[in-house]
Amino acid sequence: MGVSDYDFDLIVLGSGPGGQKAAVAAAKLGKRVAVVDRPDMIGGVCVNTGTIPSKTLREAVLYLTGMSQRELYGASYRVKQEITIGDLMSRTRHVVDREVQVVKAQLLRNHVELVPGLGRFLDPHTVCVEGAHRGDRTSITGAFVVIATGSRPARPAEIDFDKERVLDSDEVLNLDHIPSSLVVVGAGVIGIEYASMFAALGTRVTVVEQREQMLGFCDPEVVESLKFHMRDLAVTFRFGEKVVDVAVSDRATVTTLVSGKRILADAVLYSAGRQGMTDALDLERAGLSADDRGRLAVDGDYRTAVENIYAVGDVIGFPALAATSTDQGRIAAYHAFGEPARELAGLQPIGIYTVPEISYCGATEAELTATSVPYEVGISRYRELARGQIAGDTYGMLKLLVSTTDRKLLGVHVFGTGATDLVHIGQAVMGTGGTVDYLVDTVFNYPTLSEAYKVAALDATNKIRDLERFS
Ligand SMILES: Cc1cc2nc3c(=O)[nH]c(=O)nc-3n(C[C@H](O)[C@H](O)[C@H](O)COP(=O)(O)OP(=O)(O)OC[C@H]3O[C@@H](n4cnc5c(N)ncnc54)[C@H](O)[C@@H]3O)c2cc1C
Ligand SMILES: NC(=O)c1ccc[n+]([C@@H]2O[C@H](COP(=O)([O-])OP(=O)(O)OC[C@H]3O[C@@H](n4cnc5c(N)ncnc54)[C@H](O)[C@@H]3O)[C@@H](O)[C@H]2O)c1
Repeated sequence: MGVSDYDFDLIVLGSGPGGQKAAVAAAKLGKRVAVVDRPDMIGGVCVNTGTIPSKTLREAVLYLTGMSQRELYGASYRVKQEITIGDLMSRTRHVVDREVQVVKAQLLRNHVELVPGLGRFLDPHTVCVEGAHRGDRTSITGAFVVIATGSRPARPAEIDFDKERVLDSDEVLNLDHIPSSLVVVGAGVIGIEYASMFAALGTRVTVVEQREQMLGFCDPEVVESLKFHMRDLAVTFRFGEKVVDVAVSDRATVTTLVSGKRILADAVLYSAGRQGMTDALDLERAGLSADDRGRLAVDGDYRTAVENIYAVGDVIGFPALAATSTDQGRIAAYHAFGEPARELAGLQPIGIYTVPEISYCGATEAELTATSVPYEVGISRYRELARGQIAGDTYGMLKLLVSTTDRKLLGVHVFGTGATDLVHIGQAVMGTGGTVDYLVDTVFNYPTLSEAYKVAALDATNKIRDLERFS
């Protein structure tokens, strides 16, 4: 069959970040593209239940609680005394609705056909789409298929999720009140982000994590600072503890841990990992299979074991970020249609929207130490920056890791206001092979938080000079 004999050049399953960008990239190359998804999920988990609602909720929490202004106006400062779930959700709904419109408009103006429903394979080139109504079914064919069906919260079979008190991270957005106490099971990124948001709202939060630590891939100093701040907001951490049972009454929950501890709380939020959305895809008809967490294996170009089928986003597992899924989608489409593409895979930033936020890019101290790469540390504290004082952020810090052999920037770690944006300055310097001297020699706007780069760069170069003079 020639390419033009198919209904479409590309069929994309899923309209999350990976699917959208695969579709738009192919459309920009003049290809005929269809995107299959449920009408109420346009934009994917990212827009509807994941990234966008959680980040908007955080913004609403920061604004309404006046958290970031308390350094300036006192510990009792609040924008609103009684914050209701309605206050939080109205902002979230507004942003989600707008984002859905943006996604739809982008797809439609690129002449991408939206096919409503869920797709499953009939063969490697044919997808059957089941619509919302029984018997509402169409089959479409495509030269290439991109699977971008994402993930859903993993739910342990022994736990009774009831949509009211025992919730997963999708359902937390449907809470009808702000719980006075909350157990968060799993201290991954989702768990810690929600734990810090509820703590900022005044909820007494207990985090239960089976590992001995949290966010083990981040800089330990930064994680320590975050734990200190969260404890200050009355968060209790139970590391090295596993949940065995959650009992529910109409008024409360009791979470039992393997150690025998019992924790009484208004509600329980499970954030214990995610599962790839592949079980309804009839993968075997396409000649594919998923692993036990529903994930698909791909090569460096995001191609699966079947030549015309690609997979991107959460369905292929780590790093499972909206940030990375978009590039994966674009690269998969470019590869399918012979368009050159590359990605700077080694320089992917991590941004964690806790209160306060964390971000890093490049190497950690532990990685450099393990691989015997000599480096010097340069630190800047926000409280010594005029902008830090103006913004009322006295705890933030930026840390640079600089090679002592060639002065190249090896890593940047930021904790505090604007961390997830600031990190990109360091990323750009690293991506272009820049040295710490660029940051020393460059003039930064004053007063800004970006100035932290200059202060940290000077700190690192002063230390390097002292060492060189000694030798
Ligand atoms: C609470 C939370 C917070 C997050 N915060 C961040 C963050 O701050 N930054 C960040 O970068 N990432 C964040 N993420 C991760 C990010 O949301 C995901 O990595 C990203 O959404 C994955 O994109 P995707 O392309 O795989 O598709 P998804 O967004 O997962 O969407 C998949 C889509 O596929 C559709 N689908 C499923 N099966 C089928 C089928 N058979 N046929 C057709 N369509 C189908 C679904 O309906 C869905 O719309 C967060 C996730 C969660 C849950
Ligand atoms: N800011 C961001 O970039 C962002 C935000 C949210 C989510 N995400 C993405 O979403 C993905 C999923 O996040 P997640 O936090 O659900 O998963 P995760 O797998 O990262 O973390 C789950 C945690 O739960 C723990 N756990 C599992 N079962 C447990 C039990 N019974 N008792 C105690 N602890 C238990 C695990 O040890 C693990 O630390 C992440 O991989 C991340 O990429 C990213």
